[in-house]
Amino acid sequence: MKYNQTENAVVLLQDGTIFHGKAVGDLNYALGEICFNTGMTGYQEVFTDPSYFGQIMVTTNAHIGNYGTNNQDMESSKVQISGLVCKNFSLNPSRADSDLSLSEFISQNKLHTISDVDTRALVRHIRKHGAMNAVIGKLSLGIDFLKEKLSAHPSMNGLELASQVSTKEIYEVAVDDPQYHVGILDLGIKQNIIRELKKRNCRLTVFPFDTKLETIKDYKFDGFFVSNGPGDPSPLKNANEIAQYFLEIDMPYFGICLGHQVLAQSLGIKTFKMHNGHRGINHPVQNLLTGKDEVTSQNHGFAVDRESAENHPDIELSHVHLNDHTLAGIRHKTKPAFSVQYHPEASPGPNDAMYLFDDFIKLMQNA
Ligand SMILES: NC(=O)CC[C@H](N)C(=O)O
Repeated sequence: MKYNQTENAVVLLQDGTIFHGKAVGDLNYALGEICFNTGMTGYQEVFTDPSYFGQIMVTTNAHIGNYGTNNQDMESSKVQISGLVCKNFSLNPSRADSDLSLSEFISQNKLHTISDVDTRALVRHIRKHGAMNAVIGKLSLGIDFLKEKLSAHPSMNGLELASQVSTKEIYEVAVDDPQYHVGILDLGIKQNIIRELKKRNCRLTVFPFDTKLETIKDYKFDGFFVSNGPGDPSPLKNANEIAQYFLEIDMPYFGICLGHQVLAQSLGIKTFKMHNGHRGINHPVQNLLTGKDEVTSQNHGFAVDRESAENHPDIELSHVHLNDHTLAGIRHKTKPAFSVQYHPEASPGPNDAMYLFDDFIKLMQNA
């Protein structure tokens, strides 16, 4: 098993702090905004989730790789995170249907990785000082070289990244017994959203992030979905215009994460960059419409401003995050439109919020 861990490497943060570790495989250097995910499982889905594009991810679980990787657990066609920081690998995956060990997966996907880092200290540092850019790299490249690369790297604040992960062409997804036609604006869609819509007999037409409204208007849909995706929602003017149009014509609308932020923005509600994002698979959320709590999968660094949503005459808050009381979902009072900040499609994570896909189907049935 290839697992070269002999070279010294560093995590260098934008505030100058350095954490030491070992280069894994072919690590050269990689840049991104550093973030941490607290899930104890689901690493492969996270690495391949396009919403993570541009992020260096720290895994808080001390061991990673315990169950290897499997071709069916991809959330997109490739690894999307810019780099990985971890403590230890488990070198002997234990899972009957694992295709590769994590170290093989890392080298096949050329994922820049550093291990043997004191990830607990690193996470405490980021929690205290907030999201910031970082570089991971071999120490032999020199700290000055890494610093120079890091200072030239753009801030996540204001950064448009959907263009880096969205489909380049419009495509169709067929199902055996289509009941609904759903249009999807792909800002970086996860495969499990497509699977969940297919399970509910939706045939899909998926559009690139920059498709002109005029083109989309030529199609007939029963509902419109705006996906998750990376980067800051504020530069997504085209997506806002599309959401506004579907609201105007009373089209059922469902948005997840970035698609939630787009719905809010299209109504004039503000979004903001969080001190630290929510990334993990055990985030408690309360559904304010039913009073029920759900444990959710989350991955976001921006959020919709709760006060700005509360003051909007046409919006009701449907969900709140129970750890910090940030806004987790909204519903339009008079239009068939709703969205959530978290990930009902799970993958990874619990299935408590799958009912939201059924709610979307009901909106289309009633329309
Ligand atoms: N999962 C997502 O869609 C993330 C949305 C957005 N990029 C954020 O970080 O808040």
